[in-house]
Amino acid sequence: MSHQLPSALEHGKELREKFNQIKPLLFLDFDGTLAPIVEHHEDAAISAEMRDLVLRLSKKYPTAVVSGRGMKDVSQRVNIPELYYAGSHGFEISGPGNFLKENDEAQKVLPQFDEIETSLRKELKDINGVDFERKKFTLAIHYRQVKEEMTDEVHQRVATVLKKYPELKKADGKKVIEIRPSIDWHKGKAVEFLKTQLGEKDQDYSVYIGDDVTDEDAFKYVQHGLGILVGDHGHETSADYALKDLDEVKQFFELLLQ
Ligand SMILES: O=P(O)(O)OC[C@H]1O[C@H](O[C@H]2O[C@H](CO)[C@@H](O)[C@H](O)[C@H]2O)[C@H](O)[C@@H](O)[C@@H]1O
Repeated sequence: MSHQLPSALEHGKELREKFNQIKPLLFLDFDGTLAPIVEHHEDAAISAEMRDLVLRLSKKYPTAVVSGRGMKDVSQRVNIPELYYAGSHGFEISGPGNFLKENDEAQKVLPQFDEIETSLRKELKDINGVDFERKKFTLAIHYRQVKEEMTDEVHQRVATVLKKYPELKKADGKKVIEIRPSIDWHKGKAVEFLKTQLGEKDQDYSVYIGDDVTDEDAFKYVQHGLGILVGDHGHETSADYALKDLDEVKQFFELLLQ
């Protein structure tokens, strides 16, 4: 849990000195890290101030945004063309110079996504507030607007439908169930891949900042580096430091830029 972790802000000056020497690669999650969590996923937005900080940081450290959102969606929301973007939890990656890498294995299960989306829409249509968000390689079933007493029912119905699709699996996030390919690929593997894209050959010291359970996959992959958890997702964490909220994220970025 994040309250057991040292504050990245309190240790900010020493981290800045370290980063100034090492020049880490910087990996940033989007929702809950760069943009506040809001009631409707379509309304999530990065502030001008946060965007400017990310832009300035990216001139100091090679930077990528790693998100559960679709790649195009997240790149348009951040709108800094010079960055790398890993979308759909890392299944699709874009970068400068028209760089594009999509997971070949995941391509094969795209028809199953169409099928399961149709089934789930049917199964869940009588539960008010369920909202679907289709990304190329993942399908989010949002239940933030669903009455608390109905959320178990949403989980159960999704689990029942999912049994018919062994090629697909689910992961939980903040008031969202994410259907994804049953492939050993996640944000951590995307970070690993991006290290070679972003880094000078012998640089793989990485800093990953994220807020959700799916960011834990990435925290595990920055063993040579450090993970910073924003807020609390209610589970054990492999992060090394914590920041309380987006305001602290901003303060931390400002400190790194001094
Ligand atoms: O990896 P991330 O960039 O953090 O994306 C994770 C999911 O974020 C979005 O959903 C979350 O944020 C929404 C807007 O604040 C909120 O309404 C929702 O409850 C959260 O789960 C996004 O919509 C998903 O596609 C991402 O996978």
